[in-house]
Amino acid sequence: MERKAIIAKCYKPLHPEVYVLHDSFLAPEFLETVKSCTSPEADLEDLLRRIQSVSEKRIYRLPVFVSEYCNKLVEELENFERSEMPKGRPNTMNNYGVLLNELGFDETFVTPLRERFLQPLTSLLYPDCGGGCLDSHKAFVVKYSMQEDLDLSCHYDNAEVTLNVCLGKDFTDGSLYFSDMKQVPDNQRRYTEVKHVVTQGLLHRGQQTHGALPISSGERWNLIIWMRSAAVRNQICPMCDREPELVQTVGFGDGFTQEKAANSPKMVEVCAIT
Ligand SMILES: O=C(O)CCC(=O)C(=O)O
Ligand SMILES: [Fe+2]
Repeated sequence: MERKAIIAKCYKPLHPEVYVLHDSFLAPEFLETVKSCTSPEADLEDLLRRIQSVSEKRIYRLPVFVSEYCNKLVEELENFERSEMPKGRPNTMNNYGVLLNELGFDETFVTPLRERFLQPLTSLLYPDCGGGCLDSHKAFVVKYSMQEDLDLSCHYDNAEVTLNVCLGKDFTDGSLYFSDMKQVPDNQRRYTEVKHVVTQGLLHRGQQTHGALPISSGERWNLIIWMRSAAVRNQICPMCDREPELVQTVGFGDGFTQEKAANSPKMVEVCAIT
């Protein structure tokens, strides 16, 4: 919160417009797909004709942004990196990149993107994992370069559903690899490699184990949105598989709420391992 307050007061954005979601940032095919998912006749079959299924693991590829937006967003984040502002790091695994909440992207960009554009898709794709009742997120941009992080080891996300969009810049290698749901023992896991395509996103379940292979040249910047459903995680913490013990916090925290104790009417099944 302290960093966020300092940034709000002292940081001068290079491209202030990138902070406020506008339809023109989004790929026309993405807008079309979202529109079809919000119609009363929307169904999974129709959605699956519009997006690419990259494996039987329920991982999907879809165009998300136009390239002009990706370029501007990366320029904005580079400008922030060069500034003297205090910087938090995306998560315990990525040492380089930016926490978008600290820069003020949540209210005007990530929340509307999640609510208006992503949830119509995730409700059809992942209803069993809280895809229809996502109510918070943690969003960040990860950066890989030859002098910084090169790769990311295998992990699962603190998320019910994750969107990972490649923003650029130029790079070689650095593909993602996906294995099974985290409940599958290590020695039985099978891996699928998935290439990044600039402007395109991958949707996957947070509990699907995955990692990133090393880049071998250039710089890779990806926007990651860990989307969360309190109705799912209030029952069982996706990180430790135990009943959560909550402490009060500000903002989204880790996406839990206190409703569960009162037998939340929003109870949903937690992810299956298929
Ligand atoms: O490097 C990537 O694109 C994946 C990052 C990721 O999986 C994560 O931050 O959770
Ligand atoms: Fe991840």
